[in-house]
Amino acid sequence: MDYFPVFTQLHNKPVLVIGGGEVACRKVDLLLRAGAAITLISPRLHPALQKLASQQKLRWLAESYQPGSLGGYYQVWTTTDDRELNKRIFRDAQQKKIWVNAVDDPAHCDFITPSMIDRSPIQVAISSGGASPVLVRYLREKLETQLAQNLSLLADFAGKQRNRLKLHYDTVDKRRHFWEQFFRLPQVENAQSVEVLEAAFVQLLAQNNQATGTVCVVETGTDVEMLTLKALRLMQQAEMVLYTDEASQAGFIDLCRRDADREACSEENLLQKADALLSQAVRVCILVRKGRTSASLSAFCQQHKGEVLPSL
Ligand SMILES: C[C@@]1(CC(=O)O)c2cc3[nH]c(cc4nc(cc5[nH]c(cc(n2)[C@H]1CCC(=O)O)[C@@](C)(CC(=O)O)[C@@H]5CCC(=O)O)C(CC(=O)O)=C4CCC(=O)O)c(CCC(=O)O)c3CC(=O)O
Ligand SMILES: NC(=O)C1=CN([C@@H]2O[C@H](COP(=O)(O)OP(=O)(O)OC[C@H]3O[C@@H](n4cnc5c(N)ncnc54)[C@H](O)[C@@H]3O)[C@@H](O)[C@H]2O)C=CC1
Repeated sequence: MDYFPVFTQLHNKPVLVIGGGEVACRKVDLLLRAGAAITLISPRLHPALQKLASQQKLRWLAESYQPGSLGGYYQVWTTTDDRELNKRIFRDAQQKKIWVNAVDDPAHCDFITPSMIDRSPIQVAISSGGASPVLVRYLREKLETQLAQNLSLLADFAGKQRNRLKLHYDTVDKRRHFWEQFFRLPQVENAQSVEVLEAAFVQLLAQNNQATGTVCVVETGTDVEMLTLKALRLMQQAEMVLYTDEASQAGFIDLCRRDADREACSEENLLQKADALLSQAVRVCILVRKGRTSASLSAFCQQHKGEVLPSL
């Protein structure tokens, strides 16, 4: 990993932009959305930036860069048309331990700008580590068409209900389970209003008061790519993964939810183990080798409305 992705809090933080051309316009637009307190140093100013300065959305210092200009800033963006100057600013900022982005010069950046999809509070940032900004833009355009239009609404709603949910469920596992069910509800996927979300939320809470565990059996062959989408989804939902043969199933175990518990279990003990877990309302996924689902395991699954997903 060449760059480590983070989301930084810039609200009211003093940020310096050097240069006042077209590139500065783009950066200033993003920084304003993040609530930064922007100072811009440049002898000349693009009309759009002049407007922002006159509206006091940024502070403009109509001068050229001086080494003393950097004092007190949290972060610096240098966007001038003088590459040598941008490099010098990078070095000055490094000395002062201030993070700097020299536009279009990754060798002189402490951080680089990703391509962004802003559906606040959901943010998607994509980077190629400088390898291909145009490919990154292309990916962003593709993703934009695929992401639900109501993402902001969903995230806002969920954010506000987290404390309320804690009153109903006392463990992280139970709350996670609730949210996983909630976001899959068709009326939630299509929701356009808070009222629809609230109704779905209340209804699901009522249903879950009689919660039980679930069980599924996924048969593992030799190739994880042959898993069906359904098998993968169930593997991602399980809280406990029982597997019978670590050596041949390692790749499959890896694909289960990262924080699920994993336990080796002999084929003979599977039923007893799964039964105990179900009585504690746990979601169990059992990995058995191709063709090794016993008739009793299959019947157990059916009895608990679970599925056996044979290997392809
Ligand atoms: C390293 C980085 C440093 C930084 O600026 O932070 C950097 C570097 C360079 N960009 C160059 C050129 C172009 N950059 C774009 C577009 C974007 N560039 C952005 C980011 C970054 N660009 C950072 C790494 C991002 C990553 O890979 O993760 C995006 C994502 C965000 C943004 O800029 O806000 C934004 C897309 C936003 C969107 O639409 O979603 C286009 C296309 C266009 O404008 O449509 C072109 C022209 C086509 C071309 O030349 O490829 C050049 C060559 C300059 C030259 O040849 O003179 C360099 C220098 C070099 O590669 O050495
Ligand atoms: N416009 C674009 O979309 C792209 C621009 N670039 C590169 O990014 C750089 C900036 O591009 P633009 O914003 O279009 O240039 P621009 O020419 O519109 O703006 C440059 C700005 O730098 C300021 N400046 C120059 N010397 C300065 C100094 N000593 N102190 C403070 N400010 C100073 C100028 O006053 C001007 O406002 C250029 O190197 C360009 O090659 C790269 C890719 C795309």
